[in-house]
Amino acid sequence: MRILGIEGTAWAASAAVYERTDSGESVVIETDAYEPDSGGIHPREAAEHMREAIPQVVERALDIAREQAADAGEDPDESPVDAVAFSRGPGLGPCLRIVATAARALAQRLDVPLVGVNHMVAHLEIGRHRSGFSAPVCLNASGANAHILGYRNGRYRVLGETMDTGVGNAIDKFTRHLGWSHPGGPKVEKRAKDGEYIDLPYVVKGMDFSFSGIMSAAKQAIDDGEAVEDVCYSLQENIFAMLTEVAERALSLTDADELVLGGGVGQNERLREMLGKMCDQRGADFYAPEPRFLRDNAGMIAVLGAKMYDAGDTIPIEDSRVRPDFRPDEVDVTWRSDEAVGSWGGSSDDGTVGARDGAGADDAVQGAEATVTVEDGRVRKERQPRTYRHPTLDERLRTERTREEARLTSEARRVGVPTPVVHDVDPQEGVLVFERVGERDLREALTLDRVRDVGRHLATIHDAGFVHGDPTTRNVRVSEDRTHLIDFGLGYYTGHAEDHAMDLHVFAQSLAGTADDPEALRSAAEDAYRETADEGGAVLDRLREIEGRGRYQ
Ligand SMILES: C[C@@H](O)[C@H](NC(=O)OP(=O)(O)OC[C@H]1O[C@@H](n2cnc3c(N)ncnc32)[C@H](O)[C@@H]1O)C(=O)O
Ligand SMILES: Nc1ncnc2c1ncn2[C@@H]1O[C@H](COP(=O)(O)OP(=O)(O)OP(=O)(O)O)[C@@H](O)[C@H]1O
Ligand SMILES: [Fe+2]
Repeated sequence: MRILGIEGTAWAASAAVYERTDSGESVVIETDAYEPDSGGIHPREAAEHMREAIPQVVERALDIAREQAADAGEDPDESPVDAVAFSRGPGLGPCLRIVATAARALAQRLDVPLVGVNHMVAHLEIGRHRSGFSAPVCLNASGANAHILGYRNGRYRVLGETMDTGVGNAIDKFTRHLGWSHPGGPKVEKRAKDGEYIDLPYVVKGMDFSFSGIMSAAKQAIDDGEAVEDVCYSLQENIFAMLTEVAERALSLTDADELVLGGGVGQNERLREMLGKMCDQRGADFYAPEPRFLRDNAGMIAVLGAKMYDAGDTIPIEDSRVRPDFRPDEVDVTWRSDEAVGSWGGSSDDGTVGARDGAGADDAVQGAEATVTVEDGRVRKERQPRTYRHPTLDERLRTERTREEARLTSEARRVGVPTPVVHDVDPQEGVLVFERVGERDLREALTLDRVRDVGRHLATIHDAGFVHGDPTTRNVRVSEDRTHLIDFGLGYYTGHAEDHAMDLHVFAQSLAGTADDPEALRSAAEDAYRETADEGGAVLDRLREIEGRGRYQ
């Protein structure tokens, strides 16, 4: 079987041939990169580049396919490929349209089916394909995107993502401030080698994150005369630690023990080192494809195209319009349909709880960032050092979060939200001792009444001037008659509707990740929130805005 793939979402005019025979498989990639003279990627110039380069790379790939067909003794009058796969989106509209036009023309000329591939799903599938992992969590770190995905019920679910720009674009904007040419990522990596650590913002909300604060601070640091290598070094340390932390949270939430990396920023050695260390520390397997499959390339389009073709997932020409905002969670994953429904959550059907149920018995529970042990009705929570992070950053995060967790857990109790009593706190050691509350985690026992409680509790703390920061279904403990909030380590004081809405967004995402029918639960939580919070209506409006935000900037 042979598939021709075409990629051209932004900078890479690329075509590739994926061949699978009885003796194995091969991928040959032909790429012509667009390099802007100055500034970042210009959509018009990029499209101009596609117009010239796509026909050439496609012809080169076709020649390769013809040679392979001849070597295999196939009829030269037959098409040398079984299908043409192309990147449908996300990406720059003008570029996508040129690629799609070329793909349609080629499919018609060769009289073979057309396959429309989601570029972001291709970024993650190439890692799954090459690693042979069955059910990994996937971190896509590319120019225009940054998200963490897990597979459940026939779709890739976005467990967390950037709330503003993609990770590569954030770095590229910083290097434009320095007057460096595009792309900036590799240059920052080089300069970072001689740098020392300086303090910069670090923003993680549940499994979401944002780069705007750290990027402005990095530019400001340059303007204030900090050494360029120190800023580059610290920028990498913080940004990649944020991505690694959310990847760890996603592994913990989904009980997965495999992680794959995708996207152009994945070429960065420091990012790969951090992810590798994190996985080592928690006993998970990590895989990053080789660089030619990380940066934009048609090889990944051809490989996923082949899986989709095998599954009969082809599209008629008239339905092949491009989709500049195509999200990975909109794709029906037809090529994994033979797999089990896909579950995560660690509970068995009868409601009994597995090893990860939480602090039910006298044993240790490994959370996303801490180890929790129960003794005599008390819970000891210890944030151990994370070796992937810079020691200064690691200490700062552990101390700050431990201190905030103690403070906000007590503050929430004072305003009437059930939380554990804090018996002891040692921020330096990252240790807290709490009262043990609830019988199980909410994710094991989701009901409408309980999610309503969560909606009301969030409204109450918001009205008291702070947010939880990570209200997932694992951070709520339930018993017959009570719903407790725990784990306030990412909380902070704020009166902004945006921050309040983010709490609701994190909760909704975790419902989508842990419940089979999240919609009813989600509306129940939102209704209860609206009725209770002073500014409930305004916060829910903001939530809708956050959810609708185009993130491909
Ligand atoms: C929609 C699509 O067009 C887009 N593609 C894209 O962004 O190209 P990609 O090849 O995946 O990533 C390019 C980004 O990857 C960064 N990059 C490349 N090498 C890097 C390195 N060694 N360290 C950090 N960043 C690096 C570049 O600075 C640039 O921002 C996407 O996947 O989001
Ligand atoms: N006070 C408590 N009473 C009962 N169980 C608790 C308590 N604190 C923590 N646990 C249990 O331990 C688990 C991990 O705790 P916690 O969420 O605070 O740690 P974490 O490492 O931040 O985990 P995550 O980020 O996955 O939420 C919880 O899901 C819960 O089951
Ligand atoms: Fe990409």
